[in-house]
Amino acid sequence: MKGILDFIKENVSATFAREVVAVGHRIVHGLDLSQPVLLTPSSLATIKQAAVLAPLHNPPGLQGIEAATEVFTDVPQVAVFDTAFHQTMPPHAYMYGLPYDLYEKHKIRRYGFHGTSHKYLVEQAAVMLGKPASEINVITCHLGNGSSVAAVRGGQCVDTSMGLTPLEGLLMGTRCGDMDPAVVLHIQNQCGLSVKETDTLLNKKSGLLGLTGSNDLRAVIEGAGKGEARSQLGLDMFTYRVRKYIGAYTAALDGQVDAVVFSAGIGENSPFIRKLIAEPLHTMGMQLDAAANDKAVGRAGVISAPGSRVKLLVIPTDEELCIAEQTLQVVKGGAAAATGGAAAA
Ligand SMILES: Nc1ncnc2c1ncn2[C@@H]1O[C@H](COP(=O)(O)OP(=O)(O)O)[C@@H](O)[C@H]1O
Ligand SMILES: CC(=O)OP(=O)(O)O
Ligand SMILES: [Mg+2]
Repeated sequence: MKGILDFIKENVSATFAREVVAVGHRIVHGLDLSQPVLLTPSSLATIKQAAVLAPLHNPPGLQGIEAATEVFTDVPQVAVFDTAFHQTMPPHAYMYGLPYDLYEKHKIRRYGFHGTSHKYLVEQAAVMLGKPASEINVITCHLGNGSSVAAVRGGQCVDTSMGLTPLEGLLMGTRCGDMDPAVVLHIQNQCGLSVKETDTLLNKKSGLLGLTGSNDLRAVIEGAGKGEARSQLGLDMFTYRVRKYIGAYTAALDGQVDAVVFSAGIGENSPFIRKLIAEPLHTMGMQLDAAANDKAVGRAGVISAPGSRVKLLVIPTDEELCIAEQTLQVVKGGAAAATGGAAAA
């Protein structure tokens, strides 16, 4: 909290602070709350309650709210949730195969995250494809420290790889992603781990970190290049899972995919990883253009060959811009908002 406070105080000039009309916060989990809301004691209580389901994200999010409230005393604070874009998932995608009671009484279901990013990627993909978002089917791959894939039909999310929490799905920097739930029971029984210890193991000590010793994919790539077997395994697992989800979501979209989008730290910056993911998919109509792929680093680009049935796109995400826009919409009571003017914390 002190760190965030100091950062704001050091980096926000008094002149800028006077011009701020609202502060938007990225909040990963809000349980039932998914549309952007003004922060009130009641919405704050829900975000606190949801912290157990997003242990890596909601606590720092709450610290950001506390710090921003202290600095920007008189402006509205708005929460924009990662889950919003995924609300259109049908029940067959968001339900778990558990007793129905758990859904009714405890809201145990898949929520999905990185929604602000996936929504932005769909909107930008529509521009690049020259069609309205409502007419495109895309698979968006947000590949960063946390990674997720979304299947989008006619501009709306129909499935995504993260679930009740941001632990499900792809192999991530420090998170395990998909696995047999019995593994949890087994390690608790065999290794005597408590619930809290298991939570730490799965969220903070697993994924690339647990397998290779580093959560930074750049270090993993370097290690694999030097012939380190564990790094090669981490690299193979990371790229294999992304490919598996692209295959699964192609099926979820009945084989009708206009584009696959790569984004976030890894997706935007690593032609090498995109190549490992996309090259084997050429038989699914996804043909990578090696030269275009190498050029699209940190900027948008079409990286598929001209004849490719499915376009492959690189799009730098911009969650902060989307949060600022949605924050303005909330404070202006839903009026269409221009960009700028709100600070996204
Ligand atoms: N050139 C690159 N090659 C491979 N991985 C990269 C490259 N640049 C950044 N990354 C990866 O991107 C990750 C950070 O992605 P980012 O989207 O910023 O993460 P966060 O989820 O923290 O917002 C880093 O952990 C790093 O592994
Ligand atoms: C939800 C999530 O995984 O977010 P991040 O990528 O910022 O860790
Ligand atoms: Mg990020």
